[in-house]
Amino acid sequence: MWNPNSMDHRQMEKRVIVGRVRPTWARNLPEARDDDESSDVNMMPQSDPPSPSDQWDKHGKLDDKYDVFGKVMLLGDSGVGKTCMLVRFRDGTFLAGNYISTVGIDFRNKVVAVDGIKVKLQIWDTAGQERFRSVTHAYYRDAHALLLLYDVTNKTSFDNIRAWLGEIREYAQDDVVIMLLGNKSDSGLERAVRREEGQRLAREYQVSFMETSAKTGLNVEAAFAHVARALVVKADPADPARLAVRAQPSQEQRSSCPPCS
Ligand SMILES: Nc1nc2c(ncn2[C@@H]2O[C@H](COP(=O)(O)OP(=O)(O)OP(=O)(O)O)[C@@H](O)[C@H]2O)c(=O)[nH]1
Repeated sequence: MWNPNSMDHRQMEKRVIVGRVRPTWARNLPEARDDDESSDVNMMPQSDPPSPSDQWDKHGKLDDKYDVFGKVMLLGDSGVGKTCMLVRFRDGTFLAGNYISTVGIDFRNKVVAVDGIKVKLQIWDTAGQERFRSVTHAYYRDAHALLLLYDVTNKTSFDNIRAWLGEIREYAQDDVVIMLLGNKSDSGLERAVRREEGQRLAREYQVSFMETSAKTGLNVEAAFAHVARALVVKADPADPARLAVRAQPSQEQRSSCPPCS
């Protein structure tokens, strides 16, 4: 059943205590620093939200430090770990016990290298809550890639993936790169969705799949690297070999399947 606000009472209480009132795009702008090489966040106007079709070179800030550029959106139910995924990838840290629900939409830039090709990823973190859905829909159209997250400890967030894929079909471009991520794979006994279920769903919709952990960092780099490779292939479709999914081996795989590592 579609339940975009699926989360437990503990999370709800946290949200009430620390809930943001400012949109994240506005709140984060002054925090960006000029010496922060891979972030162009402070280029955003401070009074209006970013336009869905905003091209950063209008601000004269894009330079020749990359070869391929792509907009990547993080999607999925509230609480699945989208913000933590972005922070882990961007800053290498984990926002433990610090659940503040995203309001509106936010983004960060990071340049990654794929076989010597520099790919600038502009990563948009969206609010999972239903009340922001109309805002985020406007951004789908310009996205080159979508990372669709569910929480392996939250079956509802997994069940809602079909509805998310329906929205993607409705609002995103036909050739958008889609990757399904089962996040919080570190959660052990709390797990409610088996890896095989995620794999099966991904196969059904013909999208790539990995289990990730923003907490431990498992597959976070690998997921973004996969997206970056896909963007390189889009730019140079003559070389589809770049697209092979290269997940890090999980703990179980490391202990039971040496050839996989
Ligand atoms: N154990 C574990 N907890 C995680 C992981 N990723 C996120 N969390 C926790 O899950 C909660 C929600 O994470 P967020 O990143 O804020 O979730 P979100 O999807 O951005 O939520 P919205 O902004 O409401 O859409 C936080 O308490 C995080 O600490 C993970 O990989 N493992």
